[in-house]
Amino acid sequence: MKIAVIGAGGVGGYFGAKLIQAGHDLAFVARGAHLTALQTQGLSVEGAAGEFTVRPVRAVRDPAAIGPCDIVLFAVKMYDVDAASALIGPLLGPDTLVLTLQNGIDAPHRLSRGLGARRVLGGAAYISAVISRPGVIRLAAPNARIEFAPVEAKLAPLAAEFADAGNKAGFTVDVGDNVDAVLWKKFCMLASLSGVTGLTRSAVGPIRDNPVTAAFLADAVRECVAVALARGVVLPDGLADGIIKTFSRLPALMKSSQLEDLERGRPLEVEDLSGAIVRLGAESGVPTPVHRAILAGLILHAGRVA
Ligand SMILES: NC(=O)C1=CN([C@@H]2O[C@H](COP(=O)(O)OP(=O)(O)OC[C@H]3O[C@@H](n4cnc5c(N)ncnc54)[C@H](OP(=O)(O)O)[C@@H]3O)[C@@H](O)[C@H]2O)C=CC1
Ligand SMILES: CC(C)(CO)C(=O)C(=O)O
Repeated sequence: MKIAVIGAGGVGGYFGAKLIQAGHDLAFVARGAHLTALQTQGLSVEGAAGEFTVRPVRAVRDPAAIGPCDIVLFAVKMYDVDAASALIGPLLGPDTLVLTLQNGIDAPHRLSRGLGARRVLGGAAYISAVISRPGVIRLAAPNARIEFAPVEAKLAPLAAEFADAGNKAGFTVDVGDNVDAVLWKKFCMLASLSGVTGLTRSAVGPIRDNPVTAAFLADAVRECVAVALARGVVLPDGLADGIIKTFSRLPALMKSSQLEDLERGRPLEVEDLSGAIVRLGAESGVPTPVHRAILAGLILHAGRVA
């Protein structure tokens, strides 16, 4: 397939590297020192899934140099979604699909307003990865998965083709039929885990081992699920308990991308995570004291630049 990745970071860089390794025609739209490293040294992956390098790598600043693609993986942080959406135009052909991989719940809906819903797939990425230095992605847990669903009910042939390509390239791709269910299922886990790891400046192990922080984390999950249900999102029965159980299976040293960003002095996505839960809870009449506490504890760091 012909694929472009906008945002060659932890998420876009890892999935992009696996797709290049599998022989797809893939180009990154990147910037800064990371772009220079991709152009001169290629892209290396290290950490939990072993080490490999793809070289040469096609990486550009201007998407016009790539032209129309089958699929665009859209993997910038949430606070960059609007600015980076301006890069998509030159990558569109008549059937091109854009797969969003942000952690929040509104990126596919925001892109649909400009691109038309038929082009947009809303994805949730289950992966733990960062740019450890320019040109290098470090993976903290071995298995990576994308679950996506089309914003419009009908699944385009290219979407099914991408799912097949990902599964053959060495990560898991699952296709759902309800985009909000896909996004909120991950959001209830992620907004809670990233909020509590960020607030406590701790990896997941010590949080789940301490009864005070374990209860706070569990309450964060239940609060988010209550907001989703109040808004009519269809979620699996027992989701909150299921999420809380999955925390016990995570590597003890695993950090959220929000904690990684906090430690690096980078801007935070908290206003689209706990901030969204507080806003939507207020709209729906659901109290959100835990996410309010997380938001209050992180908001002053949200715009930090190292
Ligand atoms: N990292 C993780 O483990 C996970 C992250 N997510 C979610 O995925 C999304 C992406 O996160 P992540 O991969 O961590 O982010 P990163 O910061 O690692 O990567 C994003 C990349 O996009 C680049 N970028 C931003 N705007 C532009 C632009 N206009 N043109 C070119 N490049 C641009 C950034 O450059 P620059 O550094 O210069 O800003 C950066 O290199 C987030 O919503 C996150 O919450 C989901 C699951 C797991
Ligand atoms: C918690 C995790 C690693 C789960 O995929 C994540 O999405 C993030 O840190 O952004």
